[in-house]
Amino acid sequence: MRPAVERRGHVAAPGIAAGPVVRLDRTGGLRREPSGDPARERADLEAAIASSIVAIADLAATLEGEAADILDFQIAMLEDDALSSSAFAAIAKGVDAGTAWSDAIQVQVADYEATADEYFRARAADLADIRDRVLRALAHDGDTATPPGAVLAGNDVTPSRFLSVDWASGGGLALFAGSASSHVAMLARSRGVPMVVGTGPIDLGDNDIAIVDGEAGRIVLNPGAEDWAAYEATRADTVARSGREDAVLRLPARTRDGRRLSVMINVAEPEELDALDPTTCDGIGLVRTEFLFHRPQGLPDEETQYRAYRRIVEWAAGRPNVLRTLDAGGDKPVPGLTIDDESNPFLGTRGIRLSLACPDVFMVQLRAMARAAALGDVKVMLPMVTVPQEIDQAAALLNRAVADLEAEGVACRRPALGIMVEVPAVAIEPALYANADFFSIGSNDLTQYVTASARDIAAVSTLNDAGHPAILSLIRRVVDVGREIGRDVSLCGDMGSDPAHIPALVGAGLATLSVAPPLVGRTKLAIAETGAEAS
Ligand SMILES: C=C(OP(=O)(O)O)C(=O)O
Repeated sequence: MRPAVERRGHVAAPGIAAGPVVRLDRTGGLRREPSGDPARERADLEAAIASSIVAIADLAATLEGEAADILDFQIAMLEDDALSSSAFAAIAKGVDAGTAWSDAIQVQVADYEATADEYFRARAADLADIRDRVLRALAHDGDTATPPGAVLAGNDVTPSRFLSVDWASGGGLALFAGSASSHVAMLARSRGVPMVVGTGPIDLGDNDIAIVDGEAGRIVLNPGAEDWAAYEATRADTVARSGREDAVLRLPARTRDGRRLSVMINVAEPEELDALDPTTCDGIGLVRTEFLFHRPQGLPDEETQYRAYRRIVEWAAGRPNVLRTLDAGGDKPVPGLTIDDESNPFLGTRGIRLSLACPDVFMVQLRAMARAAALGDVKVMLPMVTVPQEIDQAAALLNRAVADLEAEGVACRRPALGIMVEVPAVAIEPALYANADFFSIGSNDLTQYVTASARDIAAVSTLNDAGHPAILSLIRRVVDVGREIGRDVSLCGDMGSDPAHIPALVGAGLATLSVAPPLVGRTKLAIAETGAEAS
């Protein structure tokens, strides 16, 4: 066996797993002997496409929501004559079926990959995935490429590839690039599949074994005796802890010395709510409304948005909901809306800056949110606020949206209007932003701006550390000033679900943490283990 290699990355989904490595880029091995007969090559390709459609449709039938949409996109591409006809044309000229299919799809993949638009880049990965699926079918490789309990490793993974694996038997994901806020990361968290991203490239060999440590954010390739001992210890801890997490999940969060905290959830896709029991949380502390804007149909109209918000508010059944206005730009481009050629998109026209630059689009969202506010406890939150005037301008638009709706006789309510605290200027001088009704600290962005290290660049991941003392002192400052000026302060970044940071956050005086849904139990347990020493 090759020597052990350890690589640090980021936790995208907690837990620990070990298993044989399956390389995500494994198309080179999918060789099939060409027959030399164009008619046979064409027939084989048609059969491979048809069997792939059936396999994907079978999988889609077991899924709902976005997961099913991704697979429907793949079926539509496979059924699209434009794609197969260029492969058939090449076969007629003597090219073998596998090469003809790869070349035909590669043209489209390259077009999609070349765009700066994240939506289309994600579709490029889905196309590459169906390319490989058809190649596997041509080579009669079936799904044996993913044995039970395998660790999928490679640059990145598509949601469809993730969904095609039976994770019930264990296994995990180790990605050289990838992001903890990607769709696959969300799927991995909701299915309890350990996932580490941003390890940087790793040289993978045949027959490698890997440990994916989604607790510490590292992977170990070809572990030695000490690595296996550490694996067993972490596994035992994880099992024991998950029993303790289950025990506190349905209880109100309280510290050992009796301080009550609210633990709310961050929602990025309404489908996430289907499998969740609302009684396990104190409400929804952040709805990332970007999901509405990543649709092939273009920008969502008011009714589409209203229905999505209504579904969320109804799920919350009287608990609070914080709807964040569109936070596009930076790592979240929206086709047709965000600016593609900014030299540094994280410092560019993103969040509230973009919404104020596109008031027509913003008004549609504010009207839908004001209508949703008539249905329950709804607050609206602005991302990336940098100066108080942005709050005034958004408030004026919100007031106008409410006045228009009232004049039209449409049920609505003026929701409270708060802000994310994620730009250092706000965290340093929170009192200047007293025109906001509440503050929610976005520790993910605050960390990247305070440490000047992007959240999606693996090479600077050790600098992008929420544990930097400067972050905690800013959090303390925001909580203290919030108390002085009478504004509620919560925290909705990933720091809030990290047991290593929870005592310090409780000690800073935060009373509300909003976390990824699968991490509610972990957060409540860490709060329960925090005592008077954190004050
Ligand atoms: C919660 C946050 O927002 P985002 O959706 O950008 O992660 C944050 O920045 O901490």
